[in-house]
Amino acid sequence: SSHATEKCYHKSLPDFPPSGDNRTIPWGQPSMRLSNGSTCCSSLDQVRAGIDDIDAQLLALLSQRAAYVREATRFKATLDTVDVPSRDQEVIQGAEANATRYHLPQTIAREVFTAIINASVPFEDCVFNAFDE
Ligand SMILES: C=C(O[C@@H]1C=C(C(=O)O)C=C[C@H]1O)C(=O)O
Repeated sequence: SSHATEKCYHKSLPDFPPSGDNRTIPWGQPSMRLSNGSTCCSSLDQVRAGIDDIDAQLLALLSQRAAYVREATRFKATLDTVDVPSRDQEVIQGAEANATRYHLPQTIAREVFTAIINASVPFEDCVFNAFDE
């Protein structure tokens, strides 16, 4: 790609010499296209309002995902078989592999899905242990 920041979207981030820049802000040009057709952003407050809105959507989606994880527990006979490492790797590697088509940095996909799995397995252990006839 021609855009300079594209190198930050691949699974291995490039090595740069540490920047000693002290820039006049805002530098560069707003480069984010919103769904209403306008270009974002013109202040850090505007950026953070957008992030807060996305984070609320992420919480709602993570709640739905956790409900599926809780259901999955019903199909596990023993605590030892709650964690399925092969499936964990499939989820994490799948997220990294599909990141590019969403223009999501592969580093973010990998680290976030690793965190989701690392939180979901103990949650599922808890669900297994909490069950009483
Ligand atoms: C949900 C499951 O249980 C566990 C949790 C997973 C997840 O959060 O995606 C994946 C595999 C298992 O370690 C499953 O077996 O699919």
